[in-house]
Amino acid sequence: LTSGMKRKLLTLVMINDGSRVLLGYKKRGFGAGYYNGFGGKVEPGETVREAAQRELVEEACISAQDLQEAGVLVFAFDDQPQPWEVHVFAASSYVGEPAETDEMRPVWFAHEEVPFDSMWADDPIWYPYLLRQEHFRGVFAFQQTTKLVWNTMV
Ligand SMILES: Nc1nc(SCCc2ccccc2)c2[nH]cnc2n1
Repeated sequence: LTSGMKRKLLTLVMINDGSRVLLGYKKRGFGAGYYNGFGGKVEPGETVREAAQRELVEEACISAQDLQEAGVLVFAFDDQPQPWEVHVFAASSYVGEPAETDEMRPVWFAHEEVPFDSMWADDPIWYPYLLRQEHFRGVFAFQQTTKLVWNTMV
């Protein structure tokens, strides 16, 4: 968790139109069965921002126009040596129409109806900052990949 450690870079894009947030129901792979923003790994040779844009197109068939850095989340899993460093972006406008892909089914939720019981356990901790458009930074430790055991918003 210390700053010196090598971290796995990932992205997460949250589409927030001010009263609703667009989430994807993950149909397979990591986090299947959860609602989440759109994202994934940063590939060699691309910037974090380019990766965020790419994943949004691949997973929801839309392209964000005003991608803003919303926060950074560090996740330590007890069964993985490398912590994950997830760069979270927010956008309020996009080109195209959200469409279902084999990975994700896009669903709009009102801010007060975000389905936290079908999301990662850390999400209720940082979503309030996201929805208030305040930059956030948090560190979270998980055991057996899904049990949140410790966290701090720094
Ligand atoms: N909200 C949220 N997201 C993630 S992973 C996001 C990045 C990702 C990774 C792999 C595929 C697609 C997207 C989390 N991990 C632990 N808590 C978490 N909370």
